[in-house]
Amino acid sequence: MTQPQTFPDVYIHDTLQRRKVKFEATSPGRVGMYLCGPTVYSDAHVGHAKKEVAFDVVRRYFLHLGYAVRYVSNITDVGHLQNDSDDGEDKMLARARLEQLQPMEVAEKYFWSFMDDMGRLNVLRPSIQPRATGHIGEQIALIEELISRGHAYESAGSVYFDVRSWPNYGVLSGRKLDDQEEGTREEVRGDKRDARDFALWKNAEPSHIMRWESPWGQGFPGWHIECSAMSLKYLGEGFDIHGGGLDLEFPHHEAEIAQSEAAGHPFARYWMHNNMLTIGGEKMSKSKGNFTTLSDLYKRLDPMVVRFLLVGSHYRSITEFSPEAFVSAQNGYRRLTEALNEVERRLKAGAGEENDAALIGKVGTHRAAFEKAMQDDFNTPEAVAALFGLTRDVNAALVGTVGKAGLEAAQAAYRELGGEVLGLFAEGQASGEDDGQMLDTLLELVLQARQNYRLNKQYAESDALRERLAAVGLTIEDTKDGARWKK
Ligand SMILES: Nc1ncnc2c1ncn2[C@@H]1O[C@H](COP(=O)(O)OP(=O)(O)OP(=O)(O)O)[C@@H](O)[C@H]1O
Ligand SMILES: [Zn+2]
Repeated sequence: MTQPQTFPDVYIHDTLQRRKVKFEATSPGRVGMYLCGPTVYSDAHVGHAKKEVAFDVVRRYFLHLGYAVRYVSNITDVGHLQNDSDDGEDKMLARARLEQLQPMEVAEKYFWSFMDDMGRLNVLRPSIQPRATGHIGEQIALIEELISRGHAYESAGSVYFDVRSWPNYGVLSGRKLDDQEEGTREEVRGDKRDARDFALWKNAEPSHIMRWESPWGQGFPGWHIECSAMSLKYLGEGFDIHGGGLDLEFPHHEAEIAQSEAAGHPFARYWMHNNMLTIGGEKMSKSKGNFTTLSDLYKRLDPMVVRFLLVGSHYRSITEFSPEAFVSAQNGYRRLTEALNEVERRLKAGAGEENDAALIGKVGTHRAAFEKAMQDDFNTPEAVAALFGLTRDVNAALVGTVGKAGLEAAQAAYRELGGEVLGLFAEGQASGEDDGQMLDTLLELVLQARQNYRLNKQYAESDALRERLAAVGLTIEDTKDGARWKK
């Protein structure tokens, strides 16, 4: 009989319960995650990268533990209005006007630039990446359920969620309806019954070109409803983890919970929020204009250094974006990759049998520290500290003689923990592959030079080249097909 697979305990800081709780998967061995994705109307900035990397690491860690993960992250291409609430122009339309493009051209352009930027950061592609405009039917169906249960009402071709009908509204953010009334008393505008009611569907003005048929006339969905409709469609009721930026906790996530549960669909069981990337202490944001796009940053910095900087602070901590932080990330990243490269170079060169028990023991200790950190609410700074601990011991061992077993243990730790879990070594990077290729090219050139000497009968120069290569362990063999080198 096969034993059911067991998984180590993972503790998650759940925003809903406001504490760390033990993660229990809804179906054994499987994790369903939903992450609020980008509104694709402009280039991604470093703040977006903090969020994407934070949840990519969560996903990668579950994969590392042996879970099957379904990772759904949406693309908002309609309904996100400029002031994040229920009025202002649609962000997509405003951009379309500015760039003289169709809204769907804007969506396409910035969707792909987002994918490229995140790909270079080694963020895994979502299992499903649903677009709001592709799920209008699902959103309308959910709104109809809300109306029939008395939690939403139609008014002048728009539909609003009735917050007064749902006492649980505020459960995530801890905001009480009456406090909100005090704090945000505003005129009840136009067609809403209460200023805090939020739009599920908006009637389209004649000039609004993104419009769909609905039971309430032509219009477009509100921003919040897409995430409920699409997460429930692809992950099912009571799915495991919902993530997003802390700035989305209210009203976006509060609205997602209310409209899903009021429609009779139990929603996400754990809520995770990443903190903000700041610049001069202020949130980096498109609307504030204080942003650096990833594509600009990559002109100056290796994307892996950007990723290293991001995992160097905890997802629930603020990350300050500063030149000093990048210099230190660059140095730290180099320390790891240099050690890994040296380990892999020696393995390639062919290491023998040695007594590596001490090094292997230390690698085990650092591995355990890494796992412990990750199981404690994905504590990546401590996990990185474990990799530095590993590097210290590996470097000390590399000064002497290390055998194959010791090198392989170190390599596996770097590749699995730094590479697969933290995503720090993109393909071909720090693998020694690049170095290997460069070495091949250089040796080709050297062989050619030697061949030229021989053709010119400059045998002394040709022999000198061979001797210098021999001194670093590279032998030139003259075969009938020409010269070859071997290590
Ligand atoms: N500085 C930041 N740090 C961390 N996460 C961020 C940051 N800025 C945006 N995000 C996250 O990225 C996602 C998309 O955000 P959004 O498109 O609203 O970006 P934005 O720059 O804040 O735009 P705007 O200023 O127009 O609201 C959200 O989940 C949000 O929490
Ligand atoms: Zn969302």
